[in-house]
Amino acid sequence: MILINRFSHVQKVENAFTSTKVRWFSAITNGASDTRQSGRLRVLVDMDGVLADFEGGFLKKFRAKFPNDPYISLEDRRGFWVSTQYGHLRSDLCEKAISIWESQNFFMELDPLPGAVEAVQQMSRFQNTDVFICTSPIKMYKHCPYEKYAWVDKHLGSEFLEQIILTRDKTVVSADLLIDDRPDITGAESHPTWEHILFSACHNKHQQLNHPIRRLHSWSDNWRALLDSKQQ
Ligand SMILES: O=c1ccn([C@@H]2O[C@H](COP(=O)(O)O)[C@@H](O)[C@H]2O)c(=O)[nH]1
Ligand SMILES: [Mg+2]
Repeated sequence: MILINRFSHVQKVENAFTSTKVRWFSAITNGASDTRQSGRLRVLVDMDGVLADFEGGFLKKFRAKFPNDPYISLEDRRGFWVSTQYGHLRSDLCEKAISIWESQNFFMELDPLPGAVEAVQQMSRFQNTDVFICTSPIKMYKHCPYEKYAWVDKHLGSEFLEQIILTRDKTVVSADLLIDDRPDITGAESHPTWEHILFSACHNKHQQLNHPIRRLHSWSDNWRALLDSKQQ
């Protein structure tokens, strides 16, 4: 009898855990209706190429570390993957490019893009609006995740540390808008809840997209109108 009671207790705990997990999971994956039902707008803002000047920081450090190697100016950048374009320029340059963002202090020392910090701070003060920084860390995790947090603390303040989402799959995060410079954002969820706003960057500004997508050309562009267009 005691054994049976103990077993049923364990079962109850396991069942409670499972149902909590299911609720938590569905809150993450089916959030579109949740965010709209709550009357709040949820905005995800990417970090590299949107808040932090990844391309500029990369080029400066690449040229300093490999002064005798060819490089690609920001004018000539094409395609999201820096490493791919450098690999096409000369095969050994792919690994050399990767070594730059795998180095200590690379992410920490990126400059904010013009107007980015001010825009995110203003956005986060809007009524009924929740802003999250949604960013993909590199797999070499020795420095990058720590430095992304440190960057947010330094430029946006410690209160923003609550608003960071580190994920390599943004499709499973629920929101109304995702402002991101990567043109092809795919993942486990084939129908993400957010509308992707393409943030213009040196690598995507010439790109013709074959699906309808709105752009934000810079932080001087009308990001307020984009948010307004999603308000009920
Ligand atoms: O050639 C490249 C260029 C960038 N990366 C890394 O990809 C992510 C991009 O993150 P987003 O959240 O989509 O901005 C970033 O960690 C870059 O370091 C890369 O691996 N290779
Ligand atoms: Mg990016």
